[in-house]
Amino acid sequence: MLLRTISDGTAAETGSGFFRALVKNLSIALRTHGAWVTEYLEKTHRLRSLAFWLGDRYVEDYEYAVQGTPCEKLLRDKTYLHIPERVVELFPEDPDLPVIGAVSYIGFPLLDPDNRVLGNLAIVDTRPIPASLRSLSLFRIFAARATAELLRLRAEAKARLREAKLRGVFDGALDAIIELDQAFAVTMVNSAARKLFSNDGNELLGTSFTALLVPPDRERLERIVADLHTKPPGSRSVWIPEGLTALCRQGHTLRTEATLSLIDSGDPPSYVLILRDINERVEAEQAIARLRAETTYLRDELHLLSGHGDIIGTSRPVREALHLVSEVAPTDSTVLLYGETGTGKELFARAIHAASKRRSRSMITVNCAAIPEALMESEFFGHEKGAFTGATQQREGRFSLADKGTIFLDEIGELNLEMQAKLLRVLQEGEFSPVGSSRTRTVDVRVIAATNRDLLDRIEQGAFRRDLYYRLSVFPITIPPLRERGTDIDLLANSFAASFAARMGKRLAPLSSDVLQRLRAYEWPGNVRELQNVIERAIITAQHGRLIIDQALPQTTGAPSQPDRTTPQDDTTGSVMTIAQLQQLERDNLLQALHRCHWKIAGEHGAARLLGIPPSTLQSRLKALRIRRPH
Ligand SMILES: Nc1ncnc2c1ncn2[C@@H]1O[C@H](COP(=O)(O)OP(=O)(O)OP(=O)(O)O)[C@@H](O)[C@H]1O
Repeated sequence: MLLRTISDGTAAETGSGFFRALVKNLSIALRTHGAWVTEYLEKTHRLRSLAFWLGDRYVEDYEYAVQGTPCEKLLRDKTYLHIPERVVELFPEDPDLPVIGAVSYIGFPLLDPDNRVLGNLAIVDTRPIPASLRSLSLFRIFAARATAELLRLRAEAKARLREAKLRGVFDGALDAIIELDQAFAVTMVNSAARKLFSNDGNELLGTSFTALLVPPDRERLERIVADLHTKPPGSRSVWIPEGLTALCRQGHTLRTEATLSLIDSGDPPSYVLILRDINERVEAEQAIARLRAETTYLRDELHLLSGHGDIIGTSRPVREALHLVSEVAPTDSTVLLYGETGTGKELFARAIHAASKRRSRSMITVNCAAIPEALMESEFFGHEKGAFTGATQQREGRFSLADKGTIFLDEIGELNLEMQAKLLRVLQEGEFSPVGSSRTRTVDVRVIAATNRDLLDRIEQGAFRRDLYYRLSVFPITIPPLRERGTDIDLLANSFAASFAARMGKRLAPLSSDVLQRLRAYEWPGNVRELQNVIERAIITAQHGRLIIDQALPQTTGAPSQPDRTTPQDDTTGSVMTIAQLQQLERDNLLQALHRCHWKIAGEHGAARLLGIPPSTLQSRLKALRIRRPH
């Protein structure tokens, strides 16, 4: 009956509830004055009560030194202790026994499986307790039960501590750690994962992780998981070096390096995915590559730019064109510049870029007529390493270089139909794929195109796409030819003369009205560039600060005249060639080099190498001499 009373009284309890019920029921059932269960604190050699029943109530927070008490003997002997009477006399150093009015004592040590003391279970009474087998066996039973509960509590505390430590490591990790169930639903995330997905975590829990990936990576992950299951237990972990691209809020994508592990010790098994954000690293690498390519490009362009000052001209057609420039520049609209060769289309394109909000970024020029067809796509869109023979390095294309800036597509009318289709895609969707890559790249580029051809004519001939034409001619501006600019010729000629003279260190009188008259009378098929060349030649041959304009002006209004090769060059008399003859000689020489190199300009077998000049210099000479590849 006693056993049942105590058992029933404690059955429903665990932890401190159990200990309280135990001491109370034990004390009541055995009709003793008090009962307590304690935990031994080894460091301080004290006992702390887990529950203490005395008289008719609990004593809270009771702790006492072991020394001098009956419990000391109990702990030392590791066996039960029965003091039937006169306990105060036997343990005079125990301060509490007289206070309680104790006469007798029974205690049982609580021992763990290794026989180490965990605490004790004891009763005291104000009357003698005779030896009774019955209460001893009862005691033994409940001491064992108290021991089990104490051990359970300690294991629980240890597990809690370990979990807290793991949580600390889990949440303190810089990498995002995500636990997934068998169906790949998220079951747990650490704070780095919440940060990575800019999510408070609750929304992530239960969602399918594959839905958080870009579609190509979903299938890839499935293959990786299938592969993981074929690995032997103990090495079911894979590093995914090419990473996974996750979809975040607001449609942002996030590139990560990933490690996936299969945890098959649990039932059911689960996965742990560790992700490291490499967006910043990839972006920095791309920025470095872009800046490096931009630097090389700008270095090549530098000398071409040196001649570009402000647009000179006050004539009505120039003012009208400049007015249109000021209107369109601040917008992001595509501009199509029409104008004969050498009218200053590139200069106008630069003026538009310089007055636009993109001016802090580069304007990248592509001369569609000067790039060999085979290299055109790579030049426009870049290529991956190994995309074709000779592609030993990954290379950024002009469109990537122009990202957030402007691209100037000069001589757009010369673009072949295949490239026209690719260009159309960039204009329509803002994206392209580098040669040899399946990934699309997105760019934000403002396009300015220029042509000296009648594009509608080209459309009729089937050489130009109508849809591309309409995409390009959003805002057309016609640059007037020099012959329509009236007195602009005087302004331009004087400005060019002054700058050439300064560059050559010559002193020069202002251009005479006679010279200006002659210049105005000329037809200028090559427009401003030709005027520039004429003035440059005239400055070279200037005598006593005066220009000899007749010698500098081409003899006919077409292509420069053929030099008279029959005239013998008499070295001894020191006879000289005319500038026109010299120019023709240069033309012939360049053409010969180009033929020999199959019109390849740059590179090992290019004409520039053959001529011993940089490719950019050759390009500008070809432009100046109006040499084009025959169709
Ligand atoms: N209004 C101008 N004021 C000053 N210089 C000018 C002007 N127009 C053209 N130039 C100069 O004439 C030269 C030719 O100009 P640019 O290269 O811009 O012409 P283009 O129309 O693009 O030629 P192409 O059709 O051959 O590509 C450049 O050196 C440029 O600086």
